[in-house]
Amino acid sequence: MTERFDAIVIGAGQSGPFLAARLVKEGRRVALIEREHLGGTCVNDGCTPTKTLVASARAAWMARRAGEYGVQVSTPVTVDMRAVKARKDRIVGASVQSLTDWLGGLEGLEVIRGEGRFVGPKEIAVGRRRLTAPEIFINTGARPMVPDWPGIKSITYLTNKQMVELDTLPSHLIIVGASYVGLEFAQMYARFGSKVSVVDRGSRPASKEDADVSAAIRSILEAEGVTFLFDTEVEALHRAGTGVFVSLKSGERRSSIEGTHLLVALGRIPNTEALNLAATGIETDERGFIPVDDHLRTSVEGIWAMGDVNGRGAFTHTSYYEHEIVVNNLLERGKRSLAGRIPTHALYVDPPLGRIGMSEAEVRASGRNALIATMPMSRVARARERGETQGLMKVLVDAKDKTILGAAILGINGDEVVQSLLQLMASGIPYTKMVETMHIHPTVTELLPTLLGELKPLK
Ligand SMILES: Cc1cc2nc3c(=O)[nH]c(=O)nc-3n(C[C@H](O)[C@H](O)[C@H](O)COP(=O)(O)OP(=O)(O)OC[C@H]3O[C@@H](n4cnc5c(N)ncnc54)[C@H](O)[C@@H]3O)c2cc1C
Ligand SMILES: NC(=O)c1ccc[n+]([C@@H]2O[C@H](COP(=O)([O-])OP(=O)(O)OC[C@H]3O[C@@H](n4cnc5c(N)ncnc54)[C@H](O)[C@@H]3O)[C@@H](O)[C@H]2O)c1
Repeated sequence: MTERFDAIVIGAGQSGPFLAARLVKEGRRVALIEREHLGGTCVNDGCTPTKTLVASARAAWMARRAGEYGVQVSTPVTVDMRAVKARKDRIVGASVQSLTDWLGGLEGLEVIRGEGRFVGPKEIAVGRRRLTAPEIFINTGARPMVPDWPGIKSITYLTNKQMVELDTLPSHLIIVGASYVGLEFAQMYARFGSKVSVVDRGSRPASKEDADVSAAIRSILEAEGVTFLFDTEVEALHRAGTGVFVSLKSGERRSSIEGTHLLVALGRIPNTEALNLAATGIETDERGFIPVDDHLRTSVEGIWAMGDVNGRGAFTHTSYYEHEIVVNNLLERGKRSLAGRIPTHALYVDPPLGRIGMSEAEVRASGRNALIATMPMSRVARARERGETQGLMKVLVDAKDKTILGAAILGINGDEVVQSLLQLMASGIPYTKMVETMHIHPTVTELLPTLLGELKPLK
């Protein structure tokens, strides 16, 4: 027998649970289907565990540098990886538990454990159960992409999922992919005490960022002992004892590298295959993402897709924001849409990179008449006082109406500081207002008016 609900949410990632909670608050009867862990990638093997581990790695790094601050710590500083993992497990466990308790206590919501699969236009199978609802919301996220390299099946490799479960220190960690996942783990494990080598087929780390930002990230990580091999691809993998031997190709040049562990960090693919979307008439794009309009509606009426699975964003905040758009459109008769969303993200190397709006390369490509200013973090008093002067700040503004077009802050608290520029940008307030505003000393933000005071035409 098919069970009727008012709404069905497939996947308990970073938008599904919040949407489900809002729907039951409106009196609807909702089924939330999850095949693995509540909270999805972010809570279980993404943001929460990695940022917890980044914090442990920073503690190790600061302990080693303690002498620079006149503080004596007995050396050598050692890291207890079991204790590091136990701390991570406690923090992740508490988040999952609070989500479980919260969802479990919502009247009108049934959390169903299992894999959801369409068996008809509005009918979903979970194990033996059959469910139907007039409104269905897909929030099934994405998973690591692992290429079919020759020899991959003969070795043991890690993705972010297994990396956050390690409780031993790799003596040589090889990472393929020098972007978000690869860079955060690279610095973290270098700080824990591993030898770290990073391979990427591109020519610089975080290649979607401007070249000067990439160069600064590279020098921060290299100064901590990370080795980069750019313009290099994996040709084959072989088992070497308990470790891995990687054959590499760089143009015509062949080389190899041997390590104890291999992390594959090459981007993510959407979780759409198991959904059997053909049964409902939704066609995915060539990369497997579910196309949606600016209101998160799929091509089938009454079915929405939010989060990484729609290919419109790949962050927790983009997924969460999308549930807000759906709530606004569906329950509040609002007009919020993806069209007005300002791109924002952070990269949690230490110091972090905070980014909003357009990069310099994007502004140049747009042909806009713009102004630009950059400043090394060494000019920021707060950074000098803290002994952390790596990085730079960059801002771009529209030459005509003086509004902010984009900014990058790679430096202490860059992920937080950049968001004061985000507020100006979202409000359409000219940068001159910030220049005229008194800020608190000594902070990183107090240097933003100085930075903005140094704007020059973008040539
Ligand atoms: C290592 C790492 C670190 C990250 N750090 C950050 C960060 O610091 N900040 C940030 O903003 N983003 C970060 N991200 C990205 C962030 O984790 C994702 O963008 C975010 O989790 C996307 O959430 P989502 O809502 O799309 O779904 P997900 O969180 O991926 O959840 C989808 C859920 O759907 C379930 N599911 C899938 N298919 C089915 C099915 N057929 N039936 C039932 N259930 C199903 C899955 O089990 C999963 O629980 C990180 C990612 C990684 C990998
Ligand atoms: N701080 C954060 O918010 C955060 C942290 C981690 C992950 N994430 C999310 O996770 C997603 C995935 O991140 P990611 O770092 O895995 O992927 P990515 O898509 O950002 O980068 C993939 C990297 O792998 C390289 N590459 C691809 N194929 C290759 C090959 N065959 N050989 C060598 N190099 C190759 C690319 O040049 C690129 O540098 C991101 O889109 C991001 O949204 C976010």
